[in-house]
Amino acid sequence: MENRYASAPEHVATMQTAELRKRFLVEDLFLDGEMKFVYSHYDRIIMAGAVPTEAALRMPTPEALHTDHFFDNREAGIINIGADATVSVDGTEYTLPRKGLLYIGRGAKDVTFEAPGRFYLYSAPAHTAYPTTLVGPEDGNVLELGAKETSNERTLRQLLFNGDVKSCQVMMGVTTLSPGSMWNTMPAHTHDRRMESYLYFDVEDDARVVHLMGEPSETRHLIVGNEQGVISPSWSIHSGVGTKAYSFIWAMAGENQAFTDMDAAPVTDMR
Ligand SMILES: O=C(O)C(=O)C[C@H](O)C(=O)CO
Ligand SMILES: [Zn+2]
Repeated sequence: MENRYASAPEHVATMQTAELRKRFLVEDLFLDGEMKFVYSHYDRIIMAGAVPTEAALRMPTPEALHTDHFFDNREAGIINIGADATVSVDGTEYTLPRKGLLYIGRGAKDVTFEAPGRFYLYSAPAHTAYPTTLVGPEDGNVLELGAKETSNERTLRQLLFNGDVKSCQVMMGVTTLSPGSMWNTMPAHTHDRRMESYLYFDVEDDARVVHLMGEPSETRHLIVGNEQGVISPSWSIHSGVGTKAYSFIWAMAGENQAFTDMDAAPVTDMR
């Protein structure tokens, strides 16, 4: 498991491209036949990719957790960015459609992934056990945001968010840009109570997303390709503009589960 320590905002303001990418960009999360984990010390979240090929892929327990099973002290949301495929949790099979979510609660022991899925997992520590639950891609709360005039028209689906499916910390969903719109999360915001991770997908091979990060008064950027993730500290904006249409999975953990608890970063104040 890759380990990423937290950095202070004053330190990040001094970083150049390579160091910013090393600390905040998550490349190569999806490796054929493997499950790859990245541990961030921001709210102790884990981002992982699982790509089963011929054989089903059994979820390993990273040594650094010092537990018998991955879910002994944790919960996770898993979103399938591949074709519809099966995930089994302690002998129960779930068919996880593309862009659907499976919540796995604390206490699960044996998890396997099957082809042709490509599974993105976001996990956080959990204080109690909530039931493992499937959420369809069309379920959850839908927010229509932005406008064509500002090139930020997009559909945000809150798949795991304070609703029928309970979680201790993890909030998660998918945002898809409308044709012709390129900006996500602009105007930008921070939320000092929660960290957030992004996983960009459906980014065409010759396209990139210019992801903005940093304090609103000290912005930096990362150039992000398909199926790459970004770790966003609680004090950082997280916004992006694509050179072509794209989607992304956002996921949060921390002090609260209040989606609207955001500190606005007005465009005119950004530097
Ligand atoms: O398009 C958006 O706006 C988002 O997807 C915003 C994220 O969900 C977010 O930043 C939630 O705090
Ligand atoms: Zn946010």
